[in-house]
Amino acid sequence: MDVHVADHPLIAHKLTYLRDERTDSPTFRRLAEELVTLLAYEATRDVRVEPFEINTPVAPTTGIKLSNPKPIIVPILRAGLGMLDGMVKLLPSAEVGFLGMIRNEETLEVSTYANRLPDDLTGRQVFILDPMLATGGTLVMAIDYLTAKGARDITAVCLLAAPEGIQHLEEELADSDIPVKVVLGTIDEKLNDKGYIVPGLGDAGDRLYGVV
Ligand SMILES: O=P(O)(O)OC[C@H]1O[C@H](OP(=O)(O)OP(=O)(O)O)[C@H](O)[C@@H]1O
Ligand SMILES: O=c1cc[nH]c(=O)[nH]1
Ligand SMILES: [Mg+2]
Repeated sequence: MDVHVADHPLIAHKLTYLRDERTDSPTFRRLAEELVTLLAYEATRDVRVEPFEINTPVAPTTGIKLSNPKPIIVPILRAGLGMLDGMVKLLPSAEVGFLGMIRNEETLEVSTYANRLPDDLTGRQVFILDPMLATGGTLVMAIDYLTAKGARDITAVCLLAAPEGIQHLEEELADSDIPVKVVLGTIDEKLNDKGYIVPGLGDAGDRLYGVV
């Protein structure tokens, strides 16, 4: 597993306001969108492209375009939806699939309640979006789900991660030959006894969309 932690003052600045409990939902949504756009720069470093010929007003030249099949972006509902627009802005021709997953607040076990994805992901580059990598249970299950459909090129983009979640993911993927890349805004200190990231930002879904 390849873990990349963003090291950029603009990302740290925006994360600070995202974390602040005084930040309201509209501002939180805007910051999540801006942050994913910055992280997408690293996440898409290996996006597949192919050359094609164009003419500038001055001369012919060779440019590049995204190869087919196009990448697929998979936000993990709910909170991952808050990152979708920012990612789609950078990859407008990508397809979008959806995975709805929820963590039981007491047991921290994850269950899948919705999915809308192609049956076959063979040969597709997949970008998973989820702001929080806490215990890692959700991301492990999402990666299992996508690899069962044939995905072999997976990048996860998360705003905050706990060291425990990264370790869990590393252990789960240790015997796998699937090259998963994880791009993170930052790594926080730890998880608390309720499975929340510390200092974190609270419940990302609730802060984006309200408490349900
Ligand atoms: O790493 P984990 O311990 O699995 O936790 C991370 C998950 O928890 C949150 O989702 P939540 O279950 O709160 O659903 P929501 O997005 O609908 O609020 C978050 O968006 C991740 O999907
Ligand atoms: O801190 C956390 C952990 C999991 N999910 C969240 O939304 N926040
Ligand atoms: Mg939540």
